[in-house]
Amino acid sequence: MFKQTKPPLEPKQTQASFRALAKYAKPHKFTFAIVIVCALLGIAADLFQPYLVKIAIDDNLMIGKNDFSALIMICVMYGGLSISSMFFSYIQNNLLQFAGQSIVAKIRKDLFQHIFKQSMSYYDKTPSGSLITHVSSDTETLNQFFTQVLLSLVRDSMTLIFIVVLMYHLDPTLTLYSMIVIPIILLIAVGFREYMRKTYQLSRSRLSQMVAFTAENLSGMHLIQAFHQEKEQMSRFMDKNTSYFRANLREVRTNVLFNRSFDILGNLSIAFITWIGGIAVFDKAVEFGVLYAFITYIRQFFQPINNITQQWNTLQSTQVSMTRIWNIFAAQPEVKDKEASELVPLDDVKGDIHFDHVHFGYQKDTAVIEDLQLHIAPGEMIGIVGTTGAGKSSLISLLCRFYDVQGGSIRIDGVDIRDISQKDLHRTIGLVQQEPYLYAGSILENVRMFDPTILPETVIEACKLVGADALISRMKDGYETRISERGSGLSAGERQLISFARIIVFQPKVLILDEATANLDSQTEQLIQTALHIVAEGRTTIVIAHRISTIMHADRIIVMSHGEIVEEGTHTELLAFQGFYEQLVQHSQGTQTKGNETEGRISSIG
Ligand SMILES: Nc1ncnc2c1ncn2[C@@H]1O[C@H](COP(=O)(O)OP(=O)(O)OP(=O)(O)O)[C@@H](O)[C@H]1O
Repeated sequence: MFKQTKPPLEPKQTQASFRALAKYAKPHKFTFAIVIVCALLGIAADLFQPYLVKIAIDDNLMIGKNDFSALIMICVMYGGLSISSMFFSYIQNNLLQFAGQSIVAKIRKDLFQHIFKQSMSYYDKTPSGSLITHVSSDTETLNQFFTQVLLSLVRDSMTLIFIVVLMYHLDPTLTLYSMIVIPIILLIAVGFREYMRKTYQLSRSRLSQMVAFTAENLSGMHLIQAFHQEKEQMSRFMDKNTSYFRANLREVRTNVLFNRSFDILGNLSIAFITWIGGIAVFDKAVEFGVLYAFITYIRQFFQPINNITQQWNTLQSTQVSMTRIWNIFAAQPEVKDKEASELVPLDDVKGDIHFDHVHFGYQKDTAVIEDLQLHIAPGEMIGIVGTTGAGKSSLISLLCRFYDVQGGSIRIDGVDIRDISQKDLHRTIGLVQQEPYLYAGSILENVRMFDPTILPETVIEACKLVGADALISRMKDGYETRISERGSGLSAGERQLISFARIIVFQPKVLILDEATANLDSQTEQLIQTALHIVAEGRTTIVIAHRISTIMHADRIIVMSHGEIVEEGTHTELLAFQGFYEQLVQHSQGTQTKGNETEGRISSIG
């Protein structure tokens, strides 16, 4: 089964994910360097402003110099510094946004690609809703890290250093008094850190649960409405919504408490320095302009500290998001291609399939397919029937290599499918699933699967062949008719015909049809039967049948029960055998009389 490192947030794991993030940031190092230079210049422009006022007070106003031209010069310089600060801030923000967005777009692309590579076992265990959250909102948190946290860390820590240097230059004693609060700040930061991290982790995981639940409900909407489950689902949603709401409130409360503690500390420090500094001014130990600049710097000193702490929560969520994203990256697909040199190319496929002593289970200790032997000759049409849970779909999943066999082998034209690239294998096998998946887009695009190299004429030809052309032409926009996600708006029969046309267009040598159980009207059913025979022509075809009419003319019918083949033969042979198949047929007819009226469904017993 797939390997996934254990979430969340061991320090080593966090370091590893930060290192991985640094790799993504590396190509943008020059941009970051320019950002740092701009930040430095911007800070210098900001911090020189109080110093100018101090010069105006101490070197002009307090000594009664009345030098107007010097005062005007100071005012002009003050204005120039403000404009420069704004200019550098504009440049640095733009560059940082560009770098942040580029990094996140790349991570998102790699993440999406990595998710695509995963085997089915991964999707069995990972709710799609949580993957949606990782691809969309967790990557967005990383963007915030670059555009807010990183900027704040760089700009605000540099501001702090500059302020301390300036304050020390103005008056070392007052500076030392101001630094009394530093240990208190550290104590508060460390005390809150762990609590805040847990708070963010909790709210992220509750959000992810809520998204997963919403996604699950949207895909199962038919069922919910059919079973009148709206109230129950609503109440389950409300539980999740409320717990997310509570986690969020807790997050906000912690945040406010944390930030306000710093505000209080800042104000207390100003009061303290005004008192100490005021006495020093009375004693003429400190100039008035120095005290003014000092108080301004202390106010400015707490601003970056407050900014950094404000970013603390984003840093916490970055940590959580990053670990979650890197956990996905750490998951290795269970089904992998061999090295290119070991792969056997699959040219000119005949379609000979051999299941050789196949053994498989989703869980290691529970076998779903046991020692299964089956040989299908090129061009043969095989029907598979059996009770619910007999292992029919699992057999098909193994042939498509959605999962790997745990014992024995499956061979196509004598080549073990593990020696074939998955690309070649999937080109060889055409799968029409029980619920043919259609994408939001036009019918044309759905048939050619968004491959522009397939011409519209080829699509129309294919649709004509399977008998779908007439019904598509009747639609308002013909082949350009847009269908919504999952093909809602089309009947089950229409969806099936479109998926048959796909087979004709892509020409796979092996066709697998997991027949839909939906009841079709007899006219559509006839249309599908005819289409199936056209599509199956010249292909090895395996049909998991739910209607006897679909497979009664198959070359061979395989009857499965509990992961084994219990009977095989033609429809007539199996009826004459009077075994399991005959019972299935009787069941499907809802009668105990034997006969050849075989129009019912055969998969619902077991
Ligand atoms: N993804 C999965 N994870 C775990 N167990 C699974 C999974 N898919 C199927 N199973 C189990 O494997 C067994 C065989 O299932 P499978 O879907 O192959 O049966 P089937 O014959 O196709 O049934 P049906 O006619 O109802 O579709 C069942 O017991 C089922 O519960």
